[in-house]
Amino acid sequence: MATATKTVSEEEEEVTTVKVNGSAVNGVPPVFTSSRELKVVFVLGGPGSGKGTQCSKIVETFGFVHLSAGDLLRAEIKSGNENGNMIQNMIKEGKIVPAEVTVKLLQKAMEESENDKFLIDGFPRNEENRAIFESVTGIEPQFILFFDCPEQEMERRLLGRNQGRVDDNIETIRKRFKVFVESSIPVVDYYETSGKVNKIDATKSVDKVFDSIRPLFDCFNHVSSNGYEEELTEAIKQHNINGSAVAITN
Ligand SMILES: Nc1ncnc2c1ncn2[C@@H]1O[C@H](COP(=O)(O)OP(=O)(O)OP(=O)(O)O)[C@@H](O)[C@H]1O
Ligand SMILES: O=c1ccn([C@@H]2O[C@H](COP(=O)(O)O)[C@@H](O)[C@H]2O)c(=O)[nH]1
Repeated sequence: MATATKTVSEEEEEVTTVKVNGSAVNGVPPVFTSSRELKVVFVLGGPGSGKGTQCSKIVETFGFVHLSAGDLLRAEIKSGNENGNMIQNMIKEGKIVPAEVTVKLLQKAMEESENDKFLIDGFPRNEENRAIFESVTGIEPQFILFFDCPEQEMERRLLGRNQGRVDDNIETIRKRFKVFVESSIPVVDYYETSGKVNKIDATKSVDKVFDSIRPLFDCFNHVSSNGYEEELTEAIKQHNINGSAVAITN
């Protein structure tokens, strides 16, 4: 009689050869147990630029799952996990937590979700984050949303946020700005070379910012006969023609 039990070699094969989006990195298959075609958008921008606020609106309108790397790390502290103290200290200092920790949390959240569309907010924070995420998951982002906002405005927003965060004080905020310019902007520059960055003027009102983002996500809801990829490429082209071609200034 046939049984549902897998042999060890079958299980090994499943874990090591099932690939997200079908790509091996440097000849090493991604270690990811999902065979779904996952669509990921990275949401980047300085601290307080409004990433989380807009992610909530995108979730409501376009059915994405919002994965905030910062929220996952804060949940890890609360869970009493052995890494909790290390993470807490890094966040207090505005430093970037080692990539393996954050990538593992993101990977677990994606695997546990039944959705296939994810907004990854506040990640990758540096080149190490980017490289390890890509090699572990095999996922290339559909595009990058980059929230452009002057430090003065971000500082004003963070000091008014009132969520009791240990890093929303002026001393840590200044450190977070420095880390953002030195480590996170290079990631945006990297994706700019492949035309994946969509710069958003984040100084406008919440609704106006959302209006400028909306066309980039429409293709995920209604796929034309050309297919969603062509529709997305056209939306990105239009976004850039409308005056938002990326020119990152520090
Ligand atoms: N367009 C906007 N205009 C004015 N205030 C805003 C705007 N967008 C967000 N805010 C406010 O600014 C604060 C920071 O916003 P939010 O938490 O979305 O930023 P974030 O980029 O996710 O920050 P962090 O990276 O620190 O998590 C919040 O209090 C939010 O209500
Ligand atoms: O990928 C990440 C994301 C976040 N961190 C740390 O968390 C804080 C807060 O992040 P928010 O995105 O503002 O919620 C950040 O300053 C880092 O210390 C991280 O290390 N890696």
